[in-house]
Amino acid sequence: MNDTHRTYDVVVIGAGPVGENVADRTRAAGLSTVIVESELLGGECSYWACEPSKALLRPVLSRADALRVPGLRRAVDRPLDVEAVLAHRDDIVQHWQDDDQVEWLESVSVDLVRGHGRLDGPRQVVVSTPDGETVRLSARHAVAVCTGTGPAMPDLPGLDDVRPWTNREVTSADRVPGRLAVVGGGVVAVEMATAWRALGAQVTMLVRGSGLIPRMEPFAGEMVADALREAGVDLRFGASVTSVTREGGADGEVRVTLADGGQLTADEILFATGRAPRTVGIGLETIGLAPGDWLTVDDTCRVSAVTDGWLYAVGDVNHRALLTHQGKYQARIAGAAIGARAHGEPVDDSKWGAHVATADNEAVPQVIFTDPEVAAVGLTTREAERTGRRVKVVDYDIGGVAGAFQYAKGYRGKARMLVDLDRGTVAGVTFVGPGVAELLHSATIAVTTEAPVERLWHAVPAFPTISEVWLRLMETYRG
Ligand SMILES: Cc1cc2nc3c(=O)[nH]c(=O)nc-3n(C[C@H](O)[C@H](O)[C@H](O)COP(=O)(O)OP(=O)(O)OC[C@H]3O[C@@H](n4cnc5c(N)ncnc54)[C@H](O)[C@@H]3O)c2cc1C
Ligand SMILES: NC(=O)c1ccc[n+]([C@@H]2O[C@H](COP(=O)([O-])OP(=O)(O)OC[C@H]3O[C@@H](n4cnc5c(N)ncnc54)[C@H](O)[C@@H]3O)[C@@H](O)[C@H]2O)c1
Repeated sequence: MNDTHRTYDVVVIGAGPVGENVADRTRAAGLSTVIVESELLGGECSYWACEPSKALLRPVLSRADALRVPGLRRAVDRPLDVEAVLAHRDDIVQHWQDDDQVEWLESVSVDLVRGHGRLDGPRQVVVSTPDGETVRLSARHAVAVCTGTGPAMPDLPGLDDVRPWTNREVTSADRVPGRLAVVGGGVVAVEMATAWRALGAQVTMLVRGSGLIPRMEPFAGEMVADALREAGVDLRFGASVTSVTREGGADGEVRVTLADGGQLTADEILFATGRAPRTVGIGLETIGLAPGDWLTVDDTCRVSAVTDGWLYAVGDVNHRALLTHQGKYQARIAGAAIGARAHGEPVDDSKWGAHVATADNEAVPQVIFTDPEVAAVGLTTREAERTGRRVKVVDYDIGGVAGAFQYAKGYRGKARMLVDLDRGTVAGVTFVGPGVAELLHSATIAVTTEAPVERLWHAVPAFPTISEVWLRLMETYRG
């Protein structure tokens, strides 16, 4: 067994979208960088999360949009071509091969070590490679942990024997299950229920709480719930799963028992019950941290509990915002901070400074690709109440905007803007409706720049676009 030792300025563990971006930024800062990856370069997002899920949803949402356009309905009112949708998904995930990502990594001069990485004391990383070798890596300046998350599964006896679906199976399945039970009412649950229902599965959602996508404004969850029901999804609230078994061998059906004694049978069961950090088995105990915990960081993404400031945790694993775009933003910030510290340059950690991920605290955008789409940034009404921000809540029915009449017959949508009454700025925006995803960045710019609402009055939306909802929100606010 070979044991090699190399020294770099920066060692990155995990080559998901976030680790790749940290490495890119530290290289751009002139630091030698190596990245360690145990599976595929591109991470969960590229192969079993964002990319395949959106590839499945794109035809579903396009068809739903087309069905609402007079003159198109007859042309598209037929089932989706399942084979073509799954083939498109396979192309988008590059057939679960990472050759293109390897090529890109080479083009930015970042070294790659394939294998499982773990910390082994301060600034030291040990990699066990697939062919049984050990590679020891020392970092002169920083180690960045970018190991992401895996599915958080409930503690149900015998669950493994049932072969439950997680995000991996639900995004990579090569056939449509006849009956799919979905446990959870969060983002993965609503998106995947939307996709697989449209692809032909009978979908039953088992939701523990009383509403869907609970981190969003309640009207968003209500509108998505109505639409899922209209699409034929059996939506059950207050449904807690107490046991799951698979009857009659590997191909047998799944039997689910609920806390109220109710029962359900399905062909597959998806657990979309949140995420757990991949921090077990990465040597955290060798530097005095607890395996299995999220890694708490400061705004430069430096792990707060580690002395000397050499350890960074970026992306999902720090639990600031479990979103690819936000993790990549943190990566740009952390990469710049690592560079500045390594070169002895000043670190700008003032609010919105070059080396702090301020947007994580103020303006996290998210689009949920259901029909209707949900797009939100900044505060919700509940968060404003919780944090004691004085806000005016301004609502508008998007269906009343000329651009919406053009977009779809019988357009149903709602917008909410929160105006911070002390600052005179927009603190949060939520749009729900077909085609609102691309509207979100306008709201993100408004929240991030803290543009005065009085100035936004002069930002004129083009006629007839759905963006005219901004004008209506402003008019409603001004009275
Ligand atoms: C079904 C689903 C859909 C989603 N859709 C969206 C979406 O539309 N938009 C969005 O913004 N977000 C979406 N997300 C969230 C998004 O996937 C994550 O925020 C994103 O993947 C986080 O990136 P990351 O690089 O931090 O972690 P990951 O993508 O999880 O990457 C971590 C990498 O580290 C590697 N690794 C872990 N441990 C080790 C180790 N010890 N040694 C070496 N390598 C290791 C892993 O193999 C992996 O490649 C979705 C999530 C799910 C589950
Ligand atoms: N379009 C997007 O931006 C997108 C899409 C998918 C996922 N994501 C990200 O991925 C992350 C993970 O998504 P998710 O849907 O897995 O998590 P989530 O936190 O959004 O939802 C998890 C749901 O599962 C429920 N739950 C938890 N434990 C349960 C149990 N034992 N029994 C029944 N219900 C239980 C919770 O109450 C919650 O409603 C999210 O934070 C999201 O940001 C983003």
